[in-house]
Amino acid sequence: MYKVKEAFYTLQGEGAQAGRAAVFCRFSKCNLWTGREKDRAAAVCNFCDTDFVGTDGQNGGVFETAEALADHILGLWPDAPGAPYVVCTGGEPLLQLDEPLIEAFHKVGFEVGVETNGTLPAPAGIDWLCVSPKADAPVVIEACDELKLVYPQPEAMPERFVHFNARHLFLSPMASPSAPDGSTDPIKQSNTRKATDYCLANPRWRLTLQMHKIIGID
Ligand SMILES: C[S@@+](CC[C@H](N)C(=O)[O-])C[C@H]1O[C@@H](n2cnc3c(N)ncnc32)[C@H](O)[C@@H]1O
Ligand SMILES: Nc1nc2[nH]cc(C(=O)O)c2c(=O)[nH]1
Ligand code: SF4
Ligand SMILES: [Mg+2]
Repeated sequence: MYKVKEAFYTLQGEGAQAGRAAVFCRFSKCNLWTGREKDRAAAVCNFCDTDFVGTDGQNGGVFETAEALADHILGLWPDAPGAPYVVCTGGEPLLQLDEPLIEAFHKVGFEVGVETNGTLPAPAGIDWLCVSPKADAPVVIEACDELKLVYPQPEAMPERFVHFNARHLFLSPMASPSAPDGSTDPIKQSNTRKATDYCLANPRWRLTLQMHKIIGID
């Protein structure tokens, strides 16, 4: 059984695949935060920008089989040429994503991307793996396509990950709901300047912005 908060067709907004059309499949639940505001301050991950509680979002629901979920996601892909791409996110997708679901996605033609906090083992068959470490939570995944570190995190500074086995190293400015001007636009946030300065001083790291927030799409 798979619990999905929401699913939607959009452009990947972050990392090396930014700009690519994808169906996002947002799984319910996370192992580093309950998703309830009253628990945020005490959570391991306390800056999350996402509602992943329950199954009541757009195209969300409970799916009894991998095939049923893969068919549901396929229904959100347009009838047009181009390689179908699904991004499994959450919440923490590796609480639920298993090999049968990856196989079911492949069977209906999807490439499978995953956005994970890296604290749980990844099943075989993922086509694009993005690891985004959180605070002092131990990362158990040993290799990935991109490491996308939200910056700054005092307990997870880039120096800890510079030798990680990743094809790409990205810094993503932490979006803070408490920006002085109340803005959620990454361009206007002070963490964007901090991440920019870090990348200028440490050219192994590349800057990525949450493009979807800038252009106002999901
Ligand atoms: C909501 S998380 C879900 C996937 C997984 N639990 C994880 O943390 O990678 C999706 C992406 O959003 C990023 N993210 C969450 N909150 C953010 C924030 N306040 N600012 C910037 N990126 C954020 C995460 O680091 C991750 O790369
Ligand atoms: N457009 C868009 N791109 C994204 N990349 C990672 C996201 C996520 O929440 O996992 C995300 C998201 O929520 N929307
Ligand atoms: S690990 Fe990911 S889903 Fe969980 S609270 Fe942090 S950013 Fe949100
Ligand atoms: Mg997001």
